[in-house]
Amino acid sequence: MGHVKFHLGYFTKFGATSWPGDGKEFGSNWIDGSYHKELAKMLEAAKFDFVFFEDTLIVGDRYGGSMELDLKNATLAPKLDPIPLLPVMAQDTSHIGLIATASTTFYPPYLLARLLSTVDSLTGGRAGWNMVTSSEKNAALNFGMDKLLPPTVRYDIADEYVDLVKQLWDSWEEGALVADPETGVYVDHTKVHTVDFVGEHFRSRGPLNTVRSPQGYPVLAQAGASERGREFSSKNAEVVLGMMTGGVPGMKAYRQDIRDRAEAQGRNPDDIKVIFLTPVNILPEGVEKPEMTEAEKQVSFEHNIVMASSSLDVDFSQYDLDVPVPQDIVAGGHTSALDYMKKAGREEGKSIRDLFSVGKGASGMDFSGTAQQVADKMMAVMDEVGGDGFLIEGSGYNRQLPQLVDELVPALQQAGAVRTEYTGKTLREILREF
Ligand SMILES: Cc1cc2nc3c(=O)[nH]c(=O)nc-3n(C[C@H](O)[C@H](O)[C@H](O)COP(=O)(O)O)c2cc1C
Repeated sequence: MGHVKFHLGYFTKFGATSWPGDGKEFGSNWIDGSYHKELAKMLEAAKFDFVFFEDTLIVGDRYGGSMELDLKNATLAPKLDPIPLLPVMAQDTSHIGLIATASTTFYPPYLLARLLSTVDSLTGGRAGWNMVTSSEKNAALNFGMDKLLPPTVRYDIADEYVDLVKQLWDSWEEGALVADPETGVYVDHTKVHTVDFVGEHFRSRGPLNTVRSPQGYPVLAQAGASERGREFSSKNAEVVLGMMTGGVPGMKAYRQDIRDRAEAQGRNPDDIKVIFLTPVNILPEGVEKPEMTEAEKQVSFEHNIVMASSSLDVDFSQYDLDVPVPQDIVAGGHTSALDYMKKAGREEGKSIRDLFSVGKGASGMDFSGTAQQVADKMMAVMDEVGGDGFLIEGSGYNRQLPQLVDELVPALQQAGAVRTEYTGKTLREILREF
């Protein structure tokens, strides 16, 4: 039986992805971009659709009011801006897509539209933008705000923001750049227009002062599972990231919901790819997944509690970490994640430490085993869900790269589940191949 054909992305950050380590491993040399240049070549050779960079704008100190755990483990910081890295990664590659995160809450829309148009030109039409509204209070403080606005308001603003940046990208029609030596005209001024945008939150006259980029717009990506987040992504996004915590039924329902909402907005649901974030753990034949050591559990605990304290806006140091999750914790940030934690405390007696001592990027689905076993599991899940692919958790998993590109991907290719070549040239074309 044939398998559903699906897309592969690689999830990472412009940060220290091989820490903790000995400082000499692949990935240690990241600050000058050399690691990511190599990474792009490796992933392109394996025919990945895209590399995806998450990003945040803070040094985390929400846990106990100290930056120590964040900086010690290189969890949220240090992180360099991924947008200038994309053209660097494009230099020695020709097809792999390059998606970076930027926040609608902090970037002025005109500047971001111009920057992403520039990057789309520099990468030959391979750029993508992960549209986030940001969830950390510290980020607000960095931009002179006392706090973030409520999530639904941030999404309302983001909707208007996306409307504006699209108009700015369209302010240059296709074919405006003529460079005609006969007439002496470089740009046909009748094909460049002001946008005269007047919204509730933004105003911009336009046009952009760039040229129209190869894709016109970068590919738009988004993750956000709340009701308002889904409305936003089904209206605007072409790549929607999902979590696998609900297992196959949850994944299937999430994808169908996004597709239904997109259709209701007059879009072709096949133009949206729902891609699920997952770690993989590829082991030699006959080797069981090793139990985490106490030291590994401690690293995971420190990593996860720094991440969660910032994104949920809770100082977990105020609570007893070793009793069932207290039911009176109040979050400034994502409430659904906190509800999940409280439920695990109530129903399973889990403590905060239990919940945070699991591996980085644990997803609820166990993709571990030999490359062939992992490939079989991934294909079985996709066959059931119906598409559209996996975003393989790369940060902290550099040690898995050789097995990933030399064993797992070939096993998927052999079964006809993932691409063996690129037909399209731009990222949008590549995503729409199937
Ligand atoms: C796979 C994935 C990647 C994400 N990457 C980022 C990121 O790089 N930066 C960021 O600020 N938020 C990121 N987020 C958070 C989302 O943008 C969003 O704020 C969050 O999922 C909560 O959305 P919701 O309230 O609609 O559920 C990511 C979420 C997921 C699931």
